[in-house]
Amino acid sequence: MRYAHTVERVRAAEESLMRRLPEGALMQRAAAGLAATCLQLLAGGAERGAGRRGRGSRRVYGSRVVLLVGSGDNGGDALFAGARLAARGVRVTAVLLAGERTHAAGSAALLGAGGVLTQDQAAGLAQLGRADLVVDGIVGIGGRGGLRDSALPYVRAAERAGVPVVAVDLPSGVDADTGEVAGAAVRATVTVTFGTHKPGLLVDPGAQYAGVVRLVEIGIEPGPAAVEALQHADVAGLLPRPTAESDKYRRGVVGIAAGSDRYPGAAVLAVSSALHGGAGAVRYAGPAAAEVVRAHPEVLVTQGGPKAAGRVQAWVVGPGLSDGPEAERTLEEALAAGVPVLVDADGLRLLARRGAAPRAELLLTPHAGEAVALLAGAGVEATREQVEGARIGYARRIAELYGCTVLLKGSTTVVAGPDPAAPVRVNPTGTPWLATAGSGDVLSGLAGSLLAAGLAPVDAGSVAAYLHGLAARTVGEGPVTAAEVAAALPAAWRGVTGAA
Ligand SMILES: NC(=O)C1=CN([C@@H]2O[C@H](COP(=O)(O)OP(=O)(O)OC[C@H]3O[C@@H](n4cnc5c(N)ncnc54)[C@H](O)[C@@H]3O)[C@@H](O)[C@H]2O)[C@@H](O)CC1
Ligand SMILES: Nc1ncnc2c1ncn2[C@@H]1O[C@H](COP(=O)(O)OP(=O)(O)O)[C@@H](O)[C@H]1O
Ligand SMILES: [K+]
Repeated sequence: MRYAHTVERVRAAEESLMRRLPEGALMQRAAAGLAATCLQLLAGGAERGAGRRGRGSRRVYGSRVVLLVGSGDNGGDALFAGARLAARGVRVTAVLLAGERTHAAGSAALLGAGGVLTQDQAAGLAQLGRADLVVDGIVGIGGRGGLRDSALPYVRAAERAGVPVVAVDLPSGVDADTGEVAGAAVRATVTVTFGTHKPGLLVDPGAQYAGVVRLVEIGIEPGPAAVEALQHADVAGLLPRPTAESDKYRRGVVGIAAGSDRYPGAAVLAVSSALHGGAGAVRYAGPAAAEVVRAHPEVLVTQGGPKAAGRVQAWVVGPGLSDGPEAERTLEEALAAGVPVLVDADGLRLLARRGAAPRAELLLTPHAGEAVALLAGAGVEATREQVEGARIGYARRIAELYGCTVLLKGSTTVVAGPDPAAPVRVNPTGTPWLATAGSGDVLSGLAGSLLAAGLAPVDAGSVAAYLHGLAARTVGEGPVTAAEVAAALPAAWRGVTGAA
């Protein structure tokens, strides 16, 4: 598992450790890790971005590094790392954005190692135009709001230079706890973060600014995480595995109530991924029964609603359901079945209209637009942009309002359970190629199948998102169809269990 902690926890852990260490020891650990990444990039390491000076293997000695230095300890880290680089023969210029308030010991260390300090804007911009690497030490976990205007010309000049940018702890302008970006932020090639990941590095929009994230251990123990991201081994440990005693019913039966005369394809797609999701059997209830059985002869189908379908261990209700009285009845029957229910797509809009939260154990899988409808159904106004800009907060909010688990889809998929003290899961495997019609139907069939196999809603949702992303990557870099994603699920599954 990869963990991320709030600023509050990081600060408390740092304070507790600093009491036991000589002054400045933590900052030296941070600076050493930061300098190591800079040296690697200067030497033409694997993570080097497409540079303006494509010289292949490069020299560290004599290369030029510009540090953008703000008023706090983030700037201090940059200055001490700069001193280490200068000691290796790098020409280091620190552009001081906060004048007198710059970290004094860091400034002294850089000067002592032969580096240069400047507060002159023209000189700073000129240096940026000749830089081989830029270090963003403007602001770290102490940052509030977006980047200030005074920093903007430097950030823009660094972008124009087209050289690697290394963010210290997190890209300046990204909110450490939420990943929100109010206005401009630094776009990093690599972010060197200290002690633990910060939530804003793992969730968009912040994650898009962070580039490759490297964690430097500094010895802090920050306690319970706010955010966690599954890795291969975690997923392998959660995936259901049949044993000698298994039969199709004990493995779990998933019911799919999806599709309509207008949208039969949604039913076929949800069923196709449910078949690959670990349950022992799939039942289908709804008007697309003929299409479903033609595509998947192994499915038990009924033209009626969930009540007519027979016993299942979990229902998936909503993809392509439409919104007439029949759809309403379908939702109510699934909710009344006394098993976990995944509600997606049209089912979510019906649920939002219904207002009161049902008693069933629920996993809701909205995209941002459906999240807006769910919020409105509970009397909370929000726009799509607001939801996309603050995913963790809105996923938690809907989970709290509806007393259930919420998987918020999109550029970073976030899964929040009803317990506000539990960490939120963010999915690390997503790819924008998944933004294709029907791919949400594939996700809900898969997650429903995992629910039926006995996974808790948070696990079912986050494992499904993980495999869904991997499956899209398995198909290859480039356009994928939802049906191809479903077909690649077994390969993704084997990739995870084989690697563990
Ligand atoms: N506390 C520690 O022991 C350690 C801290 N470390 C570094 O220290 C950083 C935190 O240092 P600080 O608490 O000094 O905070 P920061 O350096 O993140 O920033 C605080 C300063 O920036 C200013 N500021 C706030 N928002 C701003 C904005 N939007 N634009 C421009 N300036 C803004 C504030 O006025 C304040 O002076 C971490 O991110 C990390 O880089 C590391 O050295 C590891 C050890
Ligand atoms: N920019 C993106 N980056 C990564 N994944 C995305 C992006 N946009 C959408 N997705 C994923 O694609 C799927 C789309 O689902 P959904 O919006 O329900 O589409 P549909 O209704 O057509 O099936 C979700 O799994 C979502 O997380
Ligand atoms: K920074």
